[in-house]
Amino acid sequence: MSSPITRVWAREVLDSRGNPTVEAEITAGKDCVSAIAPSGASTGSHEALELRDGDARYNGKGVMKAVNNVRFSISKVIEGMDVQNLKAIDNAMISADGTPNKSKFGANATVAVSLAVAKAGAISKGVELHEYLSPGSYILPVPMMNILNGGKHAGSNLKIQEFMISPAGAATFADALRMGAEVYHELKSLLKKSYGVSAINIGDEGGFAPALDTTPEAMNIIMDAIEGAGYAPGRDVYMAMDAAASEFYADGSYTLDGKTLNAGELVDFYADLSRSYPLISLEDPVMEDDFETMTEMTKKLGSKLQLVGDDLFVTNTERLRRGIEADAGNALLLKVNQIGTVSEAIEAAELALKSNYAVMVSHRSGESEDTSIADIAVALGCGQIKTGAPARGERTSKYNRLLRIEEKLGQSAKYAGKSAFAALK
Ligand SMILES: C=C(OP(=O)(O)O)C(=O)O
Ligand SMILES: [Mg+2]
Repeated sequence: MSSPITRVWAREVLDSRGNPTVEAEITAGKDCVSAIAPSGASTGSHEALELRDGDARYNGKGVMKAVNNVRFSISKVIEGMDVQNLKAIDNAMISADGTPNKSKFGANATVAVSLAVAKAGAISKGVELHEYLSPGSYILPVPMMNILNGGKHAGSNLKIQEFMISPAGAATFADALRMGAEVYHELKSLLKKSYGVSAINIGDEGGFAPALDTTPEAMNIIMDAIEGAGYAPGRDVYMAMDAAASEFYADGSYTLDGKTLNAGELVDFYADLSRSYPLISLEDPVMEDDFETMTEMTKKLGSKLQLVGDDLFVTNTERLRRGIEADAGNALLLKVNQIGTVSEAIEAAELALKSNYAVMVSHRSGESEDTSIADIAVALGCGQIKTGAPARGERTSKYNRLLRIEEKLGQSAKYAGKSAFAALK
């Protein structure tokens, strides 16, 4: 039974960094459903545009223009459409925007609306969001938990942005989350013991942000934390990184750990790390436009290391297709707000999966209580999600949502575990 959208509204709310963001609200039938746009800090330059006001409010970070675009422009386009027809609604927004990067409405406007429409469609059908997005078999993803923050998400000299743990050896999602939390607490006490109380200050994604200087220092203490919590690195718990390398790249070279490296030397640096640590996944190892080095690196390391394109692919099928044709990387990071609608993000995921690329669904460093990405990861069955540390509400909201989904699925719940990385040797 069709259920027309009767009202589209939006407001400015705060994200986890205290910056304003867009909350959209969709009314269809008796239900009124909202969703909140996330926001990145180390954004790729090819992402869809996040519209900010540039005036004095919130130091120029206001989003009232995007909010008003939802209230007075997008509403005119989609009111009256069937809330269960997500693709048609997304397409209507895309064509009314008419720009290649959503710069008319703002991707923060379109993504909030698209997520709210998806949720409202599920509610109008009386099903959960993951069931609504996919009728298939549901897989609980391996949580890639960012427990030590560097780069733009912290204030230290550490250039690598995210040091993650991946409890792929767990039997269930609930076990994986508990194991991750145990390692997180062990890391907290080790950091405090080794570097003092300031080392347990936290970064944007809830991981610790100690004043460490080098990558191996961070990796070593995480290894100690995994073992200290009683787990075997490389069997129970693996390591993963997001280098976000565009952030330490300038004029043809990369500056990290007190060294200046060219692209080839940087690849050697990563190869050494992957020999010394149980590293399973590495995101944005090189700057966002260097498809060539990504191809070489995939040839060299891609059989044992998942190489993920975030700023490289920006959840954009055109850039992903270019990567697939060049064998650049072997995994897509999926961020719905990078492209601006749920339908386009799902299209990117489908292209990746059918091309034997893995998919990791991802939060942004600026987040909210919105849990949509947990359901999207389960619906895609891609087996991986990164949504920060196992601490802080805007991150645990997603992990806790996954706990509830797993419990509700009962016997039919499947945890991806090591099969998420089955393509690796
Ligand atoms: C989550 C990330 O950070 P941001 O949201 O700042 O881009 C990332 O780079 O993967
Ligand atoms: Mg990234």
